[in-house]
Amino acid sequence: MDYPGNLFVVAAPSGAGKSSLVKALMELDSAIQPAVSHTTRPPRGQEKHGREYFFLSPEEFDSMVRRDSFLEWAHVHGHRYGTSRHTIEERVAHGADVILEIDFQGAINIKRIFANAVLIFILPPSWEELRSRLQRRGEDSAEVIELRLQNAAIEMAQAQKFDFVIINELFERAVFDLKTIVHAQRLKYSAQRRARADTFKALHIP
Ligand SMILES: Nc1nc2c(ncn2[C@@H]2O[C@H](COP(=O)(O)OP(=O)(O)O)[C@@H](O)[C@H]2O)c(=O)[nH]1
Ligand SMILES: Nc1ncnc2c1ncn2[C@@H]1O[C@H](COP(=O)(O)OP(=O)(O)O)[C@@H](O)[C@H]1O
Repeated sequence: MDYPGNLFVVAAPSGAGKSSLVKALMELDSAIQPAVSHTTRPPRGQEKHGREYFFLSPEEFDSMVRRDSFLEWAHVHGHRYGTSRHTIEERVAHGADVILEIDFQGAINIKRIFANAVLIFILPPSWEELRSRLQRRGEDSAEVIELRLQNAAIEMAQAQKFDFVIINELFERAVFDLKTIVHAQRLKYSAQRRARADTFKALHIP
């Protein structure tokens, strides 16, 4: 599907720092809009319905699946998460740059629909650091942390399918890398659009 805006998809194992990085990017770049996903996971301490996620009951999620309201959805860490069609299609059609924080399965599905989407994978500097970030975040039980670490091995094996990989060791450095990818993509697409417009003009195609 072709569209006027840019679509960025960020995936990472739990605790690698993707939410912190995306938040920092949005503070620096007001032109980029987040896509808020739907989930059956219960909210964490400070999370608000409609801000981090739309928190749904399993029945509400089922109903959205039946109505074909999701562009993609997946089972992740024992819960369901999905990107609504409405959120993405409307924004990209209006030329907005949208950033999605979703798991690797969702990222690969989005790339099938939007071939120009830029897939970015965030890696932690080490296993020890990943574990200690999950522990320091203090939002998940020891059991949930173990499950997320087990899944991290499967998730990290997918990094090679992504367009870019950022190692989030020094936070400021990783934000800079993310910002650079976003800017480079914008330049590339505006140059391509200009070249296409010039070609059409030269060929007298309206
Ligand atoms: N496929 C898919 N994955 C999602 C979506 N929203 C969130 N996720 C992923 O679900 C996983 C768990 O998210 P969350 O429970 O917020 O934990 P966190 O990764 O530790 O912040 C992460 O890999 C998210 O990127 C979505 O709409 N679709
Ligand atoms: N580069 C970094 N160095 C140290 N701590 C970090 C770094 N990036 C993120 N963190 C911390 O690690 C924890 C997990 O980050 P978070 O953004 O919630 O990860 P994710 O969204 O990938 O699950 C948070 O407490 C966050 O403040």
